[in-house]
Amino acid sequence: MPDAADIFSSAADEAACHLPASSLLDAQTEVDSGARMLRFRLLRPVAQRGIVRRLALAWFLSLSLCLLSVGWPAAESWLSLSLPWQAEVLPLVLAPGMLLAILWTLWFGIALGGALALLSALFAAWVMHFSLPFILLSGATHLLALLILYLGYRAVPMRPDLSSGDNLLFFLMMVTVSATFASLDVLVGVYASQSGYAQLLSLWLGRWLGMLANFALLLPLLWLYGRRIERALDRLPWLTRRRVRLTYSLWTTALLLLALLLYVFLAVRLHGAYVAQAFVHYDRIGWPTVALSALQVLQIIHIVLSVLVVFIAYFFYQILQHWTGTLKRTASQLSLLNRKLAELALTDELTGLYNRRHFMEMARRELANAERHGMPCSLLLIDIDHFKQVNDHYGHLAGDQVLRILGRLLPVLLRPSDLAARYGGEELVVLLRHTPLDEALEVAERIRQAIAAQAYPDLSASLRVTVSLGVAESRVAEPDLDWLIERADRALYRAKDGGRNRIECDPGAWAAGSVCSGSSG
Ligand SMILES: Nc1nc2c(ncn2[C@@H]2O[C@H](COP(=O)(O)OP(=O)(O)OP(=O)(O)O)[C@@H](O)[C@H]2O)c(=O)[nH]1
Repeated sequence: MPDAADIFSSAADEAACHLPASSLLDAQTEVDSGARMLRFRLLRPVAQRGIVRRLALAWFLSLSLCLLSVGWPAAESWLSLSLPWQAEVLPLVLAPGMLLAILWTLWFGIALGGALALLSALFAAWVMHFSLPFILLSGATHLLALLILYLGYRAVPMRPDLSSGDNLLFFLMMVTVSATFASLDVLVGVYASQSGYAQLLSLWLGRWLGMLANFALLLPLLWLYGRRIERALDRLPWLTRRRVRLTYSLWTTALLLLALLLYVFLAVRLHGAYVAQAFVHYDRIGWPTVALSALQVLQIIHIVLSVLVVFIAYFFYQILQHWTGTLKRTASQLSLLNRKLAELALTDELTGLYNRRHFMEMARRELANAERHGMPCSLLLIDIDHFKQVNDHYGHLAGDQVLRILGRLLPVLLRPSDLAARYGGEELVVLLRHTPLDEALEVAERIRQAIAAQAYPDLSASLRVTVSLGVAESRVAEPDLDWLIERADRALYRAKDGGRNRIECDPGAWAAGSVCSGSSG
């Protein structure tokens, strides 16, 4: 007989097979994300479908559009729209290439989207004759802006299709932060140049607002076509992948925090440097101007910082929701697994009755209980007649189906307090609580008749199965389960020898040859 550990581990294996791998709470657990990623490795075998070629063509077309949209206006020097702001002019910098880059990033991953943003930013800075460090800085900040957007969408399962208020809010938050990071190059330039803060600050604000205006242009597009694009991509699961590891969200959050800290650090240094310089020149520009300018810079920094704080709060709220949702799902899958394990450890999978191990445990306890209260118990051993022929004639699966049906039929014929189990192969066992032999024989007869009358229309209209039963009553003075089974087994042999489809009992306290044998009707 297998020991409990064997049974439990095989039950666990079996239960785990029925559950998806994601139900196990570990670092490998995969969860949905908002943004998609191109499945580069899967593309080769399906390249012949032509979709990959069309995708490559679309990307190069997007790149050409990006370069054209930044190169031409930059060369003509009308890349920005001028907006009056206090004593300055805010140049709203337009970067239409970023729009395409965002779309590629959200639906095909950072590699394709980021490359578009990087190349068009480098190209724009080059066309405008910026210095090499600034060209590189501009490229890096644009890439960072997209990376922030992408990471945010990868960490939270918020779809970029604006089909709900939450989606819209998340999109607005993400593009605000993304615009902030895309304008970091000017911010860094402001800090590095140490002069002309007021003009450079207006340039930075112009860049920031320009980026926001750019992103706002995406709203109608996502609103109208976002869901359609999502559905189309859902139909091509080999093209993009949406699921990420749970740990990814953790790293993403840490990275985002790092980027935000970088921004705060730069902004605070900038403000400090500006105020310090204003203080140095206070005798020339006068205290009121110093205080006003310091306040203006502080104002801008605070506006941006408060936007970022709101974003962080919302972002963490989303991540928290996502994680608690995932944990809840995992917990319920685990409890399902536990229930299944417990079930598998106690029951026989085919018949749904208790398994032999559990039956023996329960029956031993029951016999001891019955002895203490001086109550009788009876045991029925039920064996299907000529079951080999059923298997041979109708097939093993049909044999299984017969066992399954008998497993369902048996509890219907018993009291809820009785114990029914599959003893082995085509043999079933029942312990009747508080039941003397004469009553047990009545139950046995009821079972014999019900099984003989049971039809199996799904297998064959003519198929009928009979059983032979051996019955024994436990002796109060001798409540040994093995001995009780042994006596029932001997009676069962006699029933088989007597022609099958009949009941024999171990007479026990009864006189041999008394009412102890049932007919085949
Ligand atoms: N389909 C199916 N058959 C089983 C299962 N367990 C045992 N058996 C079959 O039950 C048959 C038992 O055969 P035997 O022990 O020769 O007994 P029998 O044919 O029922 O004949 P008697 O018991 O003498 O009436 C064998 O063919 C086993 O393969 C099972 O889980 N599913």
